[in-house]
Amino acid sequence: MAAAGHDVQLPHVAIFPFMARGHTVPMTHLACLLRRRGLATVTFFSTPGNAPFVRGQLDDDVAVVELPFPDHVVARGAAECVEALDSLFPLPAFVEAVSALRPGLEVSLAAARPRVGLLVADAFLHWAHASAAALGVPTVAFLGGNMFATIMRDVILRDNPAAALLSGGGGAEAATFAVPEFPHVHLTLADIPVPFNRPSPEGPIMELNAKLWKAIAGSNGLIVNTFDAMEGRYVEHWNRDHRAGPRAWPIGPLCLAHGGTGTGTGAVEPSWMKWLDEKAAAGRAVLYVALGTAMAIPDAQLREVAGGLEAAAAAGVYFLWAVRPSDADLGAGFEERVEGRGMVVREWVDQWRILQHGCVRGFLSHCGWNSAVEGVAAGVPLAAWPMGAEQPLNAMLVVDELRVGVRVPVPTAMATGGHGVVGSEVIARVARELMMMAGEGKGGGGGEEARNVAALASKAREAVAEGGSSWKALEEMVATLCRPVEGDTPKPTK
Ligand SMILES: O=c1ccn([C@@H]2O[C@H](COP(=O)(O)OP(=O)(O)O[C@H]3O[C@H](CO)[C@@H](O)[C@H](O)[C@H]3O)[C@@H](O)[C@H]2O)c(=O)[nH]1
Repeated sequence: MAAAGHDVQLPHVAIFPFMARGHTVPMTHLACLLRRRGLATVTFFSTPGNAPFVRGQLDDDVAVVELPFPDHVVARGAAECVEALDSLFPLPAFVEAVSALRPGLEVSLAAARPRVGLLVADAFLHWAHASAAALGVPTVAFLGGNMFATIMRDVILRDNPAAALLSGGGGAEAATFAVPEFPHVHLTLADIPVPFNRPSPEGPIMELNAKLWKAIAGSNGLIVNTFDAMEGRYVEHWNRDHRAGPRAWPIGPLCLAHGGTGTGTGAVEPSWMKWLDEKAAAGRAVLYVALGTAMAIPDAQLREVAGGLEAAAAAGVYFLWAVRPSDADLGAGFEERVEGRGMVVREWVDQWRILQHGCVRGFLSHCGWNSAVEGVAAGVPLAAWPMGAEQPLNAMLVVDELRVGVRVPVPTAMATGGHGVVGSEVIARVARELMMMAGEGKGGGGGEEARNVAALASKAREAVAEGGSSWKALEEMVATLCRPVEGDTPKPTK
């Protein structure tokens, strides 16, 4: 492996994302940021199957090294990214299957010239941290989530609020548990990710969780895609009082690495961009709808979303919906009926670019952490509709603490992992209320959440600008953790 052939005096940072879009996208932003700021030479690892996507996200001066799966794994037809799985239940097995890349990573790291001074590896690739450590390469872990949810996860493991809540008998679903260190935070069973919301959580997800945290604890740092004005108190708490992992480095929002221009802007404008331009020219405000890349949403729920958006459109709301999966059945004639008011896109879009479009004023989101950060960084208030994982905690941060969004009311049984759907009338109401609250522009007009998100977006830009908190954190992280290039003697390898 040879890094892009210039800047040999710079430290060499290698980046290895987990094969899920929500993990890969921010890592590609980090790679571009390190290059654009001249902080490092960067090599980005990818499987061949994910490489075209990765190359489309990266600047040309980031070297991409492909690590193919060994033949026996290919023969088993292994998926190459989380989005290819039917649901998140096989996630632990997928994570283990990906460890077949380990020998390839080790060969590549050992042969790298200049030597790799720092490996930024996703915590899901827990074995990559051990491989790098064995080669004397420091590592920094990337988890994809925020500091708030990370701390809450620790509190939940330590204090087992589920046991306390369920021992109370009736009404446990709605009862709250105050977090000792942060008394303003009240958790309910619905806020606690499955299976942590069970009194004795166990099974493959818990085993995976233990492996991830062992890797993080053994690494030299933890990158968090956040910034001081958003989560400063939680980062401070982690770095001062927590012993569950190494120092956290808040270096976000990483989407701002592209300086507000978006990624992958090709010569031909995509249809959704033209549509947004038309709406802007007509003075319309648009609601952007995207409910995540990793979780399968049942067709019945997607049809309720369609019904809700259709009703909202009839009441004057314009919307752009990036639908997953691409072949989702939204009900006969839906797209024709909303034509002109609503656009449905079934391909990969440049979400960051969409959110920055002047006419996009509201975001109905599952509150995956990247989406939440991107919404904030673009100054777009959110309607938070968590679907699983740590998303309920993200929604708490966005709605209750930062007050930059409103909540989609979800039946408690559904929020705690049970069945049920959010009805179209609820979606229509939230969509209308969000767009009314969003007001006329991104400049800070409209309701409280719209004003708050405009103010926070401006602090996000300050954080990544020269001398800002995230700007300094990234520089300090590289200087502190990265082995310098000079005097670099490679260790002998087998
Ligand atoms: O058509 C699309 C769809 C998505 N994106 C981008 O893909 C990323 C998606 O990330 P995120 O919003 O976090 O959603 P998920 O991929 O669904 O999130 C998974 O990963 C997150 C980060 O770990 C967790 O917070 C979530 O709970 C988990 O489901 C974002 O950068 C989006 O901008 C696009 O650019 N175009």
